This record gives sequence, C-alpha cells and structure tokens, in this order.
Amino acid sequence: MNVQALQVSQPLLRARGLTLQYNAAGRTVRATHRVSFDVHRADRFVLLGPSGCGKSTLLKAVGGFVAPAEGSISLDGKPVLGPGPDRIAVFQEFDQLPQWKTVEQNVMFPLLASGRASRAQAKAAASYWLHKVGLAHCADAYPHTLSGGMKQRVAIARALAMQPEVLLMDEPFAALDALTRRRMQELLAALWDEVRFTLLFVTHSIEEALVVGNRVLLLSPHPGQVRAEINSHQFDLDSAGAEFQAAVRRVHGLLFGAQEAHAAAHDAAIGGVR
Ligand SMILES: Nc1ncnc2c1ncn2[C@@H]1O[C@H](COP(=O)(O)OP(=O)(O)OP(=O)(O)O)[C@@H](O)[C@H]1O
Repeated sequence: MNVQALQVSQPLLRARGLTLQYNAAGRTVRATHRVSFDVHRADRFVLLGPSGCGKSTLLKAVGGFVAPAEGSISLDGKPVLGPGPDRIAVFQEFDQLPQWKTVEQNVMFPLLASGRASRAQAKAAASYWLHKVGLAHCADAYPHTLSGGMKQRVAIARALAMQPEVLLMDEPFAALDALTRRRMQELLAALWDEVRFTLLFVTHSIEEALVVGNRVLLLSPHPGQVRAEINSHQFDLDSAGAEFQAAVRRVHGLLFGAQEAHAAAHDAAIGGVR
C-alpha cells in the first residue's frame, strides 16, 4: 500500500479507550468505560444504546466539552482538547436557537462569531442553507413562531453552514411526532446524499439507527461499554421488510440479550426461593 492510500484510509475521528466520568456531590459517576471507535470521512456513524449508556457524554467529549478521565480523541490526526468550529452540534431541545435572533440571523451567527465569513458571505450561506432545508420563506421569522420540526431544520442549516468536519447530533428528532421525525430523517438523508458530511448521531431507537447510519456502535449501560459494531449501509428509509425486521431483532438481541437472560435467571432464582 502506498503512503497516499494509507493516508486516505486513516479515520477522521478516532476515539480510543474513552473512560468518561462526572464528579458530582463528592462522588464519581462513570458514564463510559474504555469505549473506542473510528469514524471515517462521510460516515454516518451512530451511537446506539439504552438510557444511561453514555451516548450524550461521548458526544460531549467529541465536542470537547468533557475531558476524558482515560483515553483520547483525535480529529484529523490532532488531539481534541476543547470545543471548536470543526465540530458543530444539533440537540434535541427546541430552545437551542436564540429567540431574539431571526432565522437568518441564527444561521449567520456562528459564521460571524467564528470569523469564518464576512457579513455578506454569512448572509449568502444562510440563504443557501435555508433554501436547502425548505425554510427560505422563514428567513425573517423568529424561532418562537416556528414548529418544532422547523426549529430543527434551522438548527441543521446553522450547523451545515459552518461546514464542520463532523456534524454531531444528539437525538435531534426524538421530541418530534412520528411523521415529522420521518420527514426530518428524509431531509437528513437528502442533505447527506448531496453534501456527504460526516455525521456522529446519537439515538436510542434501533430503527432510527439502522436507517440513519451506515455504521452503528452498540453500547450497554452503567457504565457505557461497547457491545458490538455493525454495518447498516444496506438499509434506508424505505426499508421495512423481513430483512430489516430481522436486523432490528438482531440488534435488540445484541443490546439486551445478556441483560434479559440475566433478568430471567434472576426471576427464576427468586421464584425458586418462594
Ligand atoms: N452532568 C452530569 N453530572 C453527573 N452525572 C451525569 C451528568 N450527565 C450524565 N450523567 C450520568 O452519566 C451517565 C451517562 O449519561 P448520558 O446522558 O451520557 O447517557 P445517555 O446514554 O445519553 O442517556 P439518555 O439516552 O437517557 O440521554 C448516566 O449515569 C448519567 O446519570
């Protein structure tokens, strides 16, 4: 393999042996234990697992907001030591947009604040991305006049306008109704088809993980540890057939199999004592 080929195959984002913890009220809560994963350019990499497996904490660590107690994160070969405009996050909360700025100003703001664009460039970028997410007609509206789905569209436009190395998404559609959630997944897929951004996406929905991601890291909770990593590039939003259902069951088994077997054994043991 020549040097150029070797460089191309290097992961963009590399997480190695990440132990992440919080110190709260004099005690330490371990959120993850030695979690490792690689994200390649244009991957749609999903962190999947039940509540408490440390998905959000992993995303915060990649964002540079939580320093690892153990392990390391690098982006494009450089250590991640804090937040930066190369990693932009979209959250679940609808209040992530400043309410006193119009939709257009919201999209322009990070471009201006980071010095990445002049006012004219930021305005042009806002116009371009608002058009892409179907909100060109809302440029002068204020966030409180928008639906939840529209607010998430603005948040996505704002994030992609920054052209981050990695787009971080923490359950971005979890607070939406099922139909809107589906529309947003379609929008994300269409944008990825066009732009091929690199995505690190957190969800606790197996179905969402399989249709949004091309690779999925399965995590078990307390503390979060890697159960498995699977490829899911064969599925898309039209996947609903037997193969998809079998994959959902398989992932469910990988995530909860040991836990359910343990609970069943525990119940049986209690039943036996009674
Ligand atoms: N700010 C904090 N202070 C103390 N403990 C925290 C804090 N944030 C998270 N934790 C703990 O870290 C662990 C992992 O939490 P995290 O939110 O990363 O999990 P998650 O998989 O994203 O869960 P959910 O799907 O419920 O959001 C949990 O035990 C949680 O209670």
